[in-house]
Amino acid sequence: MQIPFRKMHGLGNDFVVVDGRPWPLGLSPARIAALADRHRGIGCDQFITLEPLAADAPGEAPAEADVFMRIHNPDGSEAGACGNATRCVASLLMAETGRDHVTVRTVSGDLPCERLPDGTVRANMGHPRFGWDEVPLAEAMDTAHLPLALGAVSDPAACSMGNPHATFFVEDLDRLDWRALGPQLERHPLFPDRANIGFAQVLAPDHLRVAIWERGAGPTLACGSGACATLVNAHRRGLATRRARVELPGGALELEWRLDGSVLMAGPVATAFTGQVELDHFAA
Ligand SMILES: N[C@H](CCC[C@H](N)C(=O)O)C(=O)O
Repeated sequence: MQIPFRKMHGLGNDFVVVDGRPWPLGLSPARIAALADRHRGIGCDQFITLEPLAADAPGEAPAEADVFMRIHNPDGSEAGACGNATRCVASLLMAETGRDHVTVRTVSGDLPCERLPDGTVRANMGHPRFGWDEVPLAEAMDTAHLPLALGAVSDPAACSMGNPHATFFVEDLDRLDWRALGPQLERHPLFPDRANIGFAQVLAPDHLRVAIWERGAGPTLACGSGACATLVNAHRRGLATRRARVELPGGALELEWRLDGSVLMAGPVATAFTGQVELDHFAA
């Protein structure tokens, strides 16, 4: 079966987006991993499937969302959040509906998004969770200071943005071989669901720099939920204000941890190309 796809990215964090609203695509994790492969498939950091909202239960208030977005990493694992893809999907919905405000539903909740006057798209990524069992971690502990060290990094803070994040704070990111540390930390026994690992440098209380080793994807040019976790964890540590510019290898995002507890994340979105793909060419 041949289906259309759209190749999008947010600061180079790239996605294949397919539309499963007209009919269920029923893509297996194996087929998603094959499609996401950068040599044998289309290639992407995450594979995004748009799905219809579940039918409202009788008597239930109508859905407050415009689409359900399912997120898979290129290893086939499903993720609970993807900030940059949220912004990309929101821009698609804005083009479809002509509205500047749309809501993207994920397994972690409904994420209101808006087009800003400068053309960037801002997503409300919801509330971070700090309980050890919410991140989750393997045992009870203070999530602001994890007893974890590897090579030149130690003492990360952890939170969930709907997906697990650990943030290490370092003096100079340019002098850290973070790609060498990422694989072991992603799969450390402390993280029963694995984790996205951020390596952050505080340039100023309102200006952070971070590189992210993503769970199920490895090093990416940007990570929206990772940028949110970086700001939140830096603020918890007294290292940042509630609003900051976060520099990632692919570019910058503007973030705010609002007093209502939710985290706003704004940045550019882009479509690189569209195409058609023959699913039968890929593992079932
Ligand atoms: N690798 C992540 C999902 C994608 C996150 C990232 N691309 C973003 O923009 O938030 C995870 O397994 O939780």
